[in-house]
Amino acid sequence: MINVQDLRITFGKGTPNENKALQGVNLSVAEGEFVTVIGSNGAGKSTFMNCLTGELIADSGTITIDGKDVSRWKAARRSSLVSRVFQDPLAGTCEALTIEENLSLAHSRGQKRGFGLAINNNKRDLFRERLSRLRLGLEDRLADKMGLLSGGQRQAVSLIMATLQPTKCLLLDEHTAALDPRMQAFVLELTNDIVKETGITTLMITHSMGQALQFGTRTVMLHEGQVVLDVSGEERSSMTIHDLVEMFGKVRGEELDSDSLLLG
Ligand SMILES: Nc1ncnc2c1ncn2[C@@H]1O[C@H](COP(=O)(O)OP(=O)(O)OP(=O)(O)O)[C@@H](O)[C@H]1O
Repeated sequence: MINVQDLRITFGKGTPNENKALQGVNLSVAEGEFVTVIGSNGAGKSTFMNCLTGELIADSGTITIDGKDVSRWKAARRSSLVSRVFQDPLAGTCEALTIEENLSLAHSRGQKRGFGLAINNNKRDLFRERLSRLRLGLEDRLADKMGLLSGGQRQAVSLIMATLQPTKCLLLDEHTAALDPRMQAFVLELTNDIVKETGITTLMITHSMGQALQFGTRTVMLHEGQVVLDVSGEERSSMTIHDLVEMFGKVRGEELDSDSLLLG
């Protein structure tokens, strides 16, 4: 489903701040796989996701999604293939619009501009049905402004929005990091349910090694702009957090403590 070959990007080329953020990322993700992505601060995780969504165009390398070479496609063109939920609950939704208007915009993704906010009863029924699955009572608050919702409620709605239209891949960029532990658990379970139900190919960045092993079917680790670890199957299912830290240390030839990886 996703095939990334030798992806490279350097920020501030030729300046004293030159930063080789991606240094040859190679990754193939099969349809329906749920990959958790870990790595220390600055490893290149968000940059990699930005390249997948088209918010950044890599200097070199190729990205194929669903058999299409999207390497040079802008974000808008990729939007029917890729949807994303950000870390910041404010980033993916518009707080000045109502819940149903936000959902309506997500529903019209990939369609002509201008039709996004048009809402009819069919759409409203669909939105109510999707929201009711959250069991947060939001199906009765369609006309409330998005800005009234808590961070966790917004992330839950963002997940519904990301999967409202058929899409090929779901990219989750630390989407529970800003939430309290209870809401974090709720949004992660919701994520798991949606991924299972839709079978959507998913990449989830997390700073929690616990979440990285608990969720998904495969874990990859980025370090200094490269994939340095890739575990799945039995190897992964029998793995503990401690094993994962140790493997990372081995790959890097470094002694690492839990602080450097922000374990959770
Ligand atoms: N637009 C940009 N301009 C310049 N440098 C950037 C830009 N975006 C990212 N970087 C740098 O690229 C490197 C990789 O950043 P990135 O945000 O991808 O890391 P990350 O693995 O997501 O880290 P974190 O876990 O801290 O979010 C960092 O050194 C960062 O400062």
